[in-house]
Amino acid sequence: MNADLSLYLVTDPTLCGDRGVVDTVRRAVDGGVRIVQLRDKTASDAETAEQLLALSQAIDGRALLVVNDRLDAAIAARARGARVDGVHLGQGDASVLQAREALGPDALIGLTANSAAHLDAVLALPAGTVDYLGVGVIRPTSTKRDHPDPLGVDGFRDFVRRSPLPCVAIGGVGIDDTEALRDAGSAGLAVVSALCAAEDPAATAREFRRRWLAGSVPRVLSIAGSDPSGGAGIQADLKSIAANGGYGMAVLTALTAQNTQGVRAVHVPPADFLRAQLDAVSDDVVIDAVKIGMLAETEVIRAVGEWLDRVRPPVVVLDPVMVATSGDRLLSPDAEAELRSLLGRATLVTPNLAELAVLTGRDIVDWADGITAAEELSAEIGAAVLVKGGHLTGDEAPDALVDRRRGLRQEFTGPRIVTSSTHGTGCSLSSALATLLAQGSDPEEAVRAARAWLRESLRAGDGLRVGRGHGPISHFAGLWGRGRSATRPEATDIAADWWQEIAGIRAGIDELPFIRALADGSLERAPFLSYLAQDALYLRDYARVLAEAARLAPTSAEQAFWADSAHGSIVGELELHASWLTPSQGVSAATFAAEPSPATTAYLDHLRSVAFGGDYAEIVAAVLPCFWLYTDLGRRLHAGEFGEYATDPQHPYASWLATYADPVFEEATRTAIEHASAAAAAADADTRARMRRAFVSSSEHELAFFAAPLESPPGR
Ligand SMILES: Nc1ncnc2c1ncn2[C@@H]1O[C@H](COP(=O)(O)OP(=O)(O)O)[C@@H](O)[C@H]1O
Ligand SMILES: Cc1ncc(COP(=O)(O)O)c(N)n1
Ligand SMILES: [Mg+2]
Repeated sequence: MNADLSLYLVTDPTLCGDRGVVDTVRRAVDGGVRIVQLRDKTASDAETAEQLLALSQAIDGRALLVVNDRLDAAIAARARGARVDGVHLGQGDASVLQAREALGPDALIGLTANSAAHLDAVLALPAGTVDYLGVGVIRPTSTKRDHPDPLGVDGFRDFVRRSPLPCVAIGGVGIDDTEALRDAGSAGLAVVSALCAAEDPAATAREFRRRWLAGSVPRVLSIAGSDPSGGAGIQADLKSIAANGGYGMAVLTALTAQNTQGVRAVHVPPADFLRAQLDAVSDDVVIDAVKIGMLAETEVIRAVGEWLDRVRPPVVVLDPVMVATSGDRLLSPDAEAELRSLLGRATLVTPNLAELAVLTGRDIVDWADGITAAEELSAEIGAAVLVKGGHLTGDEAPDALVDRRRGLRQEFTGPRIVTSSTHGTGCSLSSALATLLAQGSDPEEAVRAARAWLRESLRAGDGLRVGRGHGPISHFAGLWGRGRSATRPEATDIAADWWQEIAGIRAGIDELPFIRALADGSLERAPFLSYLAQDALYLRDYARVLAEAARLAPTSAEQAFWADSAHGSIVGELELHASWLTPSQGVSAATFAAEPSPATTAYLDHLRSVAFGGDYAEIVAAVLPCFWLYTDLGRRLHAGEFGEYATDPQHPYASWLATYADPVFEEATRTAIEHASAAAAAADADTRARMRRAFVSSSEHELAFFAAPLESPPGR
């Protein structure tokens, strides 16, 4: 079984204190614990079975339940109707083979391991005997007597590298170990004291989860229908998941033949094939969230329900799709009752007003009716409901989030956006919500963020010009507009933004007589050699500025890259002297010993003053044009954009032109752009503005540098 082991609670009756084990577990699961291990070394088998029964009720399918050591108690509790998912065995406990035999292939079986000998023993077992290893102890701990020497995070990382199975870190794990253990490759954190002895286990679990998930890419599965025109169904879901920072997967319930104007036909593949798709994903991938869309028929709903019961993903957002924006039915009427029975398995249900009316059997004539019905539904199914007001006719487009369990009723509203591009809004919103919830957002935060994203995507929908009916929203409009990150609205997309800003300078370079003459071979030798002499002078000091970038670089990859570039720059200078700036090429002593021209001096003064400021981000922005403009020019010279002759081996400066189009240099340019982009994304607004000025200024100096040889007398 492929379980979510990310936050694993191991109970300790003493540490749970007066609150008791059952209540501690209930609250910890409320906070996001994904798996619970009952561990009580002193209780009898009968007492253990009794506790398992109580825990299985408290957990109520929201997390997995295993028992430490007591295979017989697990079997006894199962016989009495408890939901016990497996056992965790120590090296000395009952054989894992025996446990697998007794509990069946779907059970979760864990084994404690911490040495090379243990790993060898695991490797010798038949595949599929053990699901995960509990590896520790990480730090000295009082909850396990006679524990082995602590592994520490480094020892744990080494063990994980050698382990064929997922490893959960256990033993003295505290909240501040979260990031280090996650980054060391752990499949999860097994926590004892930090949760059992916590004043508020729900809050502590939430904090563990928030830190575990921070910066991670959640794996989000859409179970929905296909819309070949790309605006709704799984196509919309995958785009929404990606736009909100998730990894999208899709299991198809039905194929529709639809476009922006309507649904022409629906094909529902056999339910067995649906089951095969679902199992293929869940047997291999840990699923952080599920979004459910079009379900088409009763059989499909049943198959999805059974799968959810087995896999129990931590987040399930159910969009009870019944009718498309175009008015066509997407759920057969006789399946409505079956759909109602699925609602209880959801974390959040997102009906529009018409769907809510069907689900509650109520007449909904206005927004207030909608909220009342949503509260009724939330109470009935024990989950949160987001009722959507997209189909209202007023100036506002409100949604309301209600959760009767928490007494929550929160309205979100904003001016209605005037657009006909509303195809797939519901699909897109629900998958965005699944992704944001899987990242650890609470429901209110998730709705706020998803709505903000949806609104900017709705505004840009018409611009896509897709179809003649209700067009799609533009899922990536925000990303395309802002550049790198949806969550950093001020970040800059250097490749689009800065490059566009110097479009005039680039056109100016293309027009220069020097560049034209260089391309068509008519450039005289004297200005060419004078250009090279200035280039050599330039490269020597440019290398020093690159070295300064290396000195200040925040990561070793960047440090190595800029140091390499500095080295390459000096090699370039030496090569110029060796192959071009020699008496045999007709270079006079005067040219050879050239002083920097005013253009060279100005460019270098600019670079040196930026370097002197000591701001890494600004330095990388300033050195970028020399990479980028040369690479761009070289590529276009090579492609014949300045005339075919520039690509001719007979060209008098052919060997020089070839250096412009060097693929290694092109690759270096790409990396330089990446490093500058990363620096810009991490910078504050003021630094970003300085970066931009430094970049533009260097580009202007490039233009002047190329212009100089034909403006000032050669050899100066
Ligand atoms: N014209 C609009 N302007 C702003 N938000 C809208 C507009 N149309 C729909 N929405 C929003 O799109 C989401 C989907 O709502 P709705 O259209 O009611 O659902 P469905 O697509 O399932 O029918 C909701 O958040 C709703 O507020
Ligand atoms: C395959 C498929 N699934 C769902 C919808 C609902 O679209 P909306 O998000 O507009 O309610 C659709 N039109 N097609
Ligand atoms: Mg809908």
